[in-house]
Amino acid sequence: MYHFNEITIIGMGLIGGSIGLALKKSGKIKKITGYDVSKDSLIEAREIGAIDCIADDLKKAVLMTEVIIIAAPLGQYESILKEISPLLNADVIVTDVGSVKGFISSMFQKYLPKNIQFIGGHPMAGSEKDGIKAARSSMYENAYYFLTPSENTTQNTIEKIKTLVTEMKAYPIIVTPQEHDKIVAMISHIPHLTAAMLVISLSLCDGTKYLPFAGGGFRDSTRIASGNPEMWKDIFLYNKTEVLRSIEGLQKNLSNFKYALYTEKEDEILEILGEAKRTRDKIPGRFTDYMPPLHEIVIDVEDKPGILGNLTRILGENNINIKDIEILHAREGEKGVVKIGLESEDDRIKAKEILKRGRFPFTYERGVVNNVKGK
Ligand SMILES: NC(=O)C1=CN([C@@H]2O[C@H](COP(=O)(O)OP(=O)(O)OC[C@H]3O[C@@H](n4cnc5c(N)ncnc54)[C@H](O)[C@@H]3O)[C@@H](O)[C@H]2O)C=CC1
Ligand SMILES: O=C(O)C(=O)Cc1ccc(O)cc1
Repeated sequence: MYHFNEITIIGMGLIGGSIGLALKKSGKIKKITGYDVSKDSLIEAREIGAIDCIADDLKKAVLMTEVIIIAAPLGQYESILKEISPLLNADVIVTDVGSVKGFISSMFQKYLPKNIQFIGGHPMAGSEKDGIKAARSSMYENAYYFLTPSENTTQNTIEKIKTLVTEMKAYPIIVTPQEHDKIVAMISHIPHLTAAMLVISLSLCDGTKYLPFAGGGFRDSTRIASGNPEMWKDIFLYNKTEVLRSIEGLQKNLSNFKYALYTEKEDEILEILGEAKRTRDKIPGRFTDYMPPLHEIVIDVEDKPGILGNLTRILGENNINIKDIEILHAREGEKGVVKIGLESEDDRIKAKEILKRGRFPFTYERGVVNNVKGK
């Protein structure tokens, strides 16, 4: 396995900061240099241990480094690439974390010298928050991390960056920039758009005054609408073609539902809602071969303070590592359901016994998630 000694991160915000923290935690990278237009972000990044050194300018940032990770807003790429291109060492690898890949690939091709290796990257984890203060070392644990090689990217570069991603505890997935943009339009960009539309629809009928009544459903469906508008504006514009295509699909589905409701076609309404439920229930089922299968248990818990802490502490004390956790519903005064994904069948049996015999009698088994057995 190849390990880098020195890397540089340009943009020390949520994502750049989290990558720095994750890589420092891995202990595999000797020196991480950070550059940002905000001096305060750089100082904070060094204080929390996301970087070892601050570069005062882009020139110092890209000298003597093995990998450059661009983690700045998409709208800043052009000026950054223009400035760093003449300064790069021949053996450096350039990558990034941008949420759109087709346009990045063209921009890399346009500005970087032909002998420079580059590979696009996009960690599929983040938050509606931004800035270094929201950075977390655990951000990429068990997250998918898309890598989009270009025609000129060598296998050696791909393997090296895959190792770097693995050191962040994420799962590298290789796709073309075009496939990437199609996928994220459906699973990230359209969900953001619908969340934003749900929220602003309230103002259409003077409904914002009812916001205090918003329960779990509204909150779950709209959390991402709190994301940085500047970042999302860039994402929509740079992935315009795929987002427009997905909007058409969404409009078609809405029209179908509207018609079924207007004509009171119960079967069609049921079929649409049933199909949605069947598909949603597969999450976080790992029905691809990308990730190792998880072994699930489901626990009915009282909805009261500290209950999750107790549950995870008991598993931790028994050396059982939680790979995935989902709260299926939690309403005041009622039971909540927690679904936990474990690494092995042994862990599942052990966890079930310990919890059932102890403070969580309502613990049930589920099958291996990516196996039809799972129920
Ligand atoms: N926010 C999220 O959940 C995710 C974001 N991304 C991508 O990550 C990138 C960064 O996003 P965040 O970290 O969320 O944003 P952020 O706003 O938290 O951080 C961006 C940082 O870049 C700095 N910056 C701005 N212009 C710069 C320039 N010219 N040179 C150097 N630094 C500059 C800013 O001062 C800021 O510290 C974006 O391209 C976004 O598409 C990818 C996955 C998830
Ligand atoms: O907050 C969330 O759940 C997100 O999905 C964050 C996110 C935002 C942008 C991306 O390109 C990837 C992930």
